[in-house]
Amino acid sequence: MTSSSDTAAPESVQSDQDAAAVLDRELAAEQAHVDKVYQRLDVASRSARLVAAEGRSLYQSDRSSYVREEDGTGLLERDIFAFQAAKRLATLDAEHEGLVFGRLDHVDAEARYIGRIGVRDADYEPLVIDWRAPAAAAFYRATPSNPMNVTRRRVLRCQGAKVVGIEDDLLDSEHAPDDLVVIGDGALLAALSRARGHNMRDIVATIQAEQDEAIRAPWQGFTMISGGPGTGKTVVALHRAAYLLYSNRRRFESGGVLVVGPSQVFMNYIERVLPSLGEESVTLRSIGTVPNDILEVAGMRHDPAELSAIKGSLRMVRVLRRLVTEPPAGVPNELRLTVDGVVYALDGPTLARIRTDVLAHHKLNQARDAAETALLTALWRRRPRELDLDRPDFDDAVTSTAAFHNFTSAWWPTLSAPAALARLADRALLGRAAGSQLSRQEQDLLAADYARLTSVPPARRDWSVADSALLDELASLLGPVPESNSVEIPLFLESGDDVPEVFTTMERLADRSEPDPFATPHDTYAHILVDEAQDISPMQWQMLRRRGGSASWTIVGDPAQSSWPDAAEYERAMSELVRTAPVRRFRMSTNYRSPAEVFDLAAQVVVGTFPDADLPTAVRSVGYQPELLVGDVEDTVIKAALELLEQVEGTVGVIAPPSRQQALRDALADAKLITDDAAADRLVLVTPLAAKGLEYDGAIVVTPDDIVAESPGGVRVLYVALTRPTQRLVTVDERPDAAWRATLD
Ligand SMILES: Nc1ncnc2c1ncn2[C@@H]1O[C@H](COP(=O)(O)OP(=O)(O)OP(=O)(O)O)[C@@H](O)[C@H]1O
Repeated sequence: MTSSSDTAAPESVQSDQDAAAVLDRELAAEQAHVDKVYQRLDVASRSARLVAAEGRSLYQSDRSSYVREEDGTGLLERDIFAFQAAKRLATLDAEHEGLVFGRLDHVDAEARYIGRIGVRDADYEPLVIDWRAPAAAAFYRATPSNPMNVTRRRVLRCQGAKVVGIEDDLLDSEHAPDDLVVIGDGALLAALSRARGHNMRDIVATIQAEQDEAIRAPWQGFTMISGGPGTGKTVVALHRAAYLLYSNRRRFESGGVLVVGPSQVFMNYIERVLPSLGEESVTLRSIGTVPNDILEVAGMRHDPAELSAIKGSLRMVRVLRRLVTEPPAGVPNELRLTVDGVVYALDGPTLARIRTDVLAHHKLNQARDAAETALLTALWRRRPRELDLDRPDFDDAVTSTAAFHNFTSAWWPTLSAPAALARLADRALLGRAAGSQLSRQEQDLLAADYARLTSVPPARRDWSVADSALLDELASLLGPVPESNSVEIPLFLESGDDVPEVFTTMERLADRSEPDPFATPHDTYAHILVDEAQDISPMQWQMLRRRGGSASWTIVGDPAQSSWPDAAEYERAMSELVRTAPVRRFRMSTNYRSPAEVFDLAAQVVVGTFPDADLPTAVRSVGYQPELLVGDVEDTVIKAALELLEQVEGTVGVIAPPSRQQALRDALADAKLITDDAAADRLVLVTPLAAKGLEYDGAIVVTPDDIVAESPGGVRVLYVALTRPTQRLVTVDERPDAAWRATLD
């Protein structure tokens, strides 16, 4: 769709009074159609309930109180269509704007309505076409130069079931009937100028042509969506998820679609978009919580730059592989037991060899049986010639001794991923696991970090976002902890002397759960959609890859907004992931978020350091420039915040470097600008990393030089901060000669 400035002029110009009357008439006509749609849905859902009540038991799904598809089989085929629509309507939140949002008038005078879901009347004629259907494509793609048989595109603004506004684009004046009415200044600009709240909105009524192409791209292989800040990459990706479910429901609903974003705050921000499009079956995860399908820990906190770089590097794979082969601290280094009066012993080097052999073929948590068998074989080789037992009887005799049982429990304990990672607090052990992979300084940093982390009990350990990818790697190396065998690193009880039998072999085996060696512990998905992909570390890509072995992918990012010092690492990680799969690329070129005045300033900052940054065009001018304030930081921020809250209708974001957070939090709380109920506050205080992907009507960017200095991505992270406002930008410096200002004209 184009903004009204791109469209041909309306045929007739009316007086203000006439225009008001015409608008009323058009609103009434559209209302009549919308009423018809809701009536039809009402009838369909009532008849569906009746059929279900008559014959079948009613299945209440987790998500809605509507009957399941299969319960609708008694309906006539044409009713099923409407019934499905009614069922999907139930997932649409009442808060979301209308079910019907568009209308196309064609050259042959046919009118088609476009909506969030498709609805047919009792004669199977379409009352509303699903926005994702091929027949709706012209709604997004037609332009005055290529009108695609459409004379007028109309966007309906509804509140619930009530039509409250109309915006038209005249696309083909030559073929339009003389009496065709054209109303409004264009839906896109109206949508962009509206105040922002705490949640992202869908853009289904105003998707633009280049966005539509990315949304409807084929599902196979890799779809790469790039573009500068505010170009709609996130919102396009979410609409794409809805499109894939619509166009290939069987594949993607059963296979699963995973959407991954940078932080939990971001996931909360976008979580309403898919339900507003009638889709609820997509899994949303922040990158730190991806391993939640197998681990209970969730990484929320960001490590300092240097640590994230180490933890995110693929060198950690080797370190972790060696770590899991290191015997746990305190394991016995000799097995000694007596069978039939004969003493058997395995020494330290033999035990170490057995451990290495077993781990070469098995995951630690699934190798207890293999380890026992290897021990039995080694003991069997030491039997005296005159022993009068065959192998099964010998094994039974050995495994029935308490010495053997106690030894194997202590020597081969199961190990959870968090317990394994915590072992890196041991500097000497870390040194052995790291070998030449990490420098001494890197080893010191890591060991100190894990020593601090493990100084609190396991349940209170505050794992970082980067740790969660390491934990995931470890979980995959170790295998799932068998449930009935989950005691970790027990104290060593005894080594050597035989004691009276306390366990029989049968009792022991009965106590052992058998993990399925072929089961994949991770959830897997048919499609994985990754947002802010420029920030995904190589270790995190490994973690995602495990969940998408045979998935297709949509990858969304902008290298100019990277948090990493080395943007090339993103490209390398990408080519490693993609390998030979088909790739299609889409570039979004228009910045819908930032006013032109704000983006002009942000662009000067980024190109000063990164001349190749992909700069979009900002479409909207607000008529006022960003304010660059100088003064005492807290006082100036409070003053600016009070003013902004007056000036804008929606949210205000204070984006400050980590070192300024505490002082600002206290000052803003004293001024009652932030409270304990953050969801109710219009103002939020965030770090630049936490602001990734979010937007505010007004933004105050605090001490930009500190933002650059404190972030591994430097100027690129400042660029992220400067491109968050939809209306007004204010910056606050302590001194007028702040270094970042030197890059401005
Ligand atoms: N076609 C559209 N119609 C209306 N609003 C749009 C459209 N495209 C994008 N927007 C709005 O522009 C803003 C920016 O979109 P989005 O957050 O998806 O951009 P982004 O490219 O992911 O940005 P960033 O890279 O900075 O995170 C959002 O408010 C979004 O709703």
